[in-house]
This record gives sequence, structure tokens and C-alpha cells, in this order.
Amino acid sequence: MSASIRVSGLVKRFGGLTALAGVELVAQPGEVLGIIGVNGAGKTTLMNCICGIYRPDEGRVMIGDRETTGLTPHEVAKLGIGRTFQIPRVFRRMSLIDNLLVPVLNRSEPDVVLIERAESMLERMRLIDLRHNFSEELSGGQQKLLEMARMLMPEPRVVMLDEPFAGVHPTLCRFMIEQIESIAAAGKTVLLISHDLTSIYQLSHRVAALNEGRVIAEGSVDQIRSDAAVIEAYLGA
Ligand SMILES: Nc1ncnc2c1ncn2[C@@H]1O[C@H](COP(=O)(O)OP(=O)(O)OP(=O)(O)O)[C@@H](O)[C@H]1O
Repeated sequence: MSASIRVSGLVKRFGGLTALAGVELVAQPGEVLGIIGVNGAGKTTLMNCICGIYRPDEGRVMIGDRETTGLTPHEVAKLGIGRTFQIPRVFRRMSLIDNLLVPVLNRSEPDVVLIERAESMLERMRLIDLRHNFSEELSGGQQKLLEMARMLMPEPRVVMLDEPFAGVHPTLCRFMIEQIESIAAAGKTVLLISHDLTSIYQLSHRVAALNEGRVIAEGSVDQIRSDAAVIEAYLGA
């Protein structure tokens, strides 16, 4: 089976600063790959290069057997990548249900099917009672759930979650962990970026540690926890 996502030799420079210095990553269907690293390690830049917000200077991104390097975010999304942002980007003056319908506007499926899917997604995220409210009325944590629901609407094969637990209270955090587990159990590949090492270690099947734009260690949670280079990168920061 081909990997869901394969990143090879990815380089991204901002002027004289090399944010990604040849990143290699592979993740399989149904796998949660945790991506950790101190501030400035290159985690968000990596995500932005994968989803087409940034064009890498070198290297390749493959989704299944399709190369997506250099495609626009819209084209990458159509090939099956979804993402959420550190600070949720919902359409604030639109209802929850309309927020969910935006990414499937050009689908050939009948409206009734899409609306049903949106409602069941809101049900799953415990937001159904608010479906006709503007999304700006939601709490920050609820906006993260709405963004996750919107990301799932086009049925992506790879999802990238940027700091899903940041600023979220513990009960909601547990609920989000369950949701992420069920996304992976449905066969999707999850790339999970977080500073919350407890949640990363709880959820990830494998972890990649980035430092200064490079993967310095990759392996099981136990391997990463005891890796000398990872410990030094964190303690030395
Ligand atoms: N648009 C940009 N222009 C210039 N430099 C940038 C830009 N985006 C990121 N950088 C720099 O690239 C490096 C990697 O940043 P990045 O945001 O990817 O790190 P990160 O691991 O996501 O950090 P954090 O955990 O703080 O979000 C940093 O030195 C950052 O200042």
C-alpha cells in the first residue's frame, strides 16, 4: 500500500533563514504521526508547505501517488488534505451549517446529502443545537470543533491539526482526543502538531521530532521520550 503522505528533502528558506532544511517524513493510512519541536523548529512551516500555503524551495510532497509540490491550497485540498489552524479560522458571520457547506460547494452530491452530512458532523461535535447561530458566537474551543468538522466535510485522506489543544479546557481536550482517535480509526492519516507532549504521547502511533528545520529523531513514543537528541533540544532551548 502506498503511503498517504510522503515528504522528501523539503527545504524552505525565508531570506537568509532556513526554516526547513531537508525534512523527510512518511505517514500511513490510519496512523497518527505526532510532530514535536521547540518554538521555531519549523512545524508550522512544514504544514504550510504541505498544504500549499508556502511553496518549498526544494523537495517533494506526495499524497498517495500524486505529487502536490507547488500546488495551490485549493488544489491540495481537492487531492485530499484537510487542516486546522492554531487559531481557528471559521467564517464568523456565517451559520455553523453554512460554515460546513463551504468546502463542498462545488461537489456533485445533492444538497440534501451534503446538509445531512453537515448535520451529522455537528451532532458528532456536539454543536447541533447551535447549527443556525453565527460561528462568532461560539467559544474558542467550540470554534476548534467547528473547524475540525469543516475539515472533515470533503472527506480528506490526510488531516493536519496545528495545536488542537492550545487554549482548550481539559474536558474539551479529552473530547478532542477521542475525535482524533476516531478520525484515525476511520483510516485517515493524522499529522498532529502540538506543544502538549502529554496529548501527543497519548495519541501518536509514531512521533517525529523537528529541530532547526530537520527531523532529529523519529520512532515510537517510548523511543522519542528517551532519545538523547530530543532531550537535548528541549532542555537546551
Ligand atoms: N513567513 C515567515 N517569514 C519569515 N520567517 C518565518 C516565516 N514563517 C516562519 N518563519 C521562521 O521560520 C522558523 C520556523 O518557524 P515555524 O513557525 O515553522 O516554527 P514552529 O515550530 O511552528 O514554531 P512555534 O511552535 O513557535 O509555532 C522560525 O525561525 C520563524 O521565525
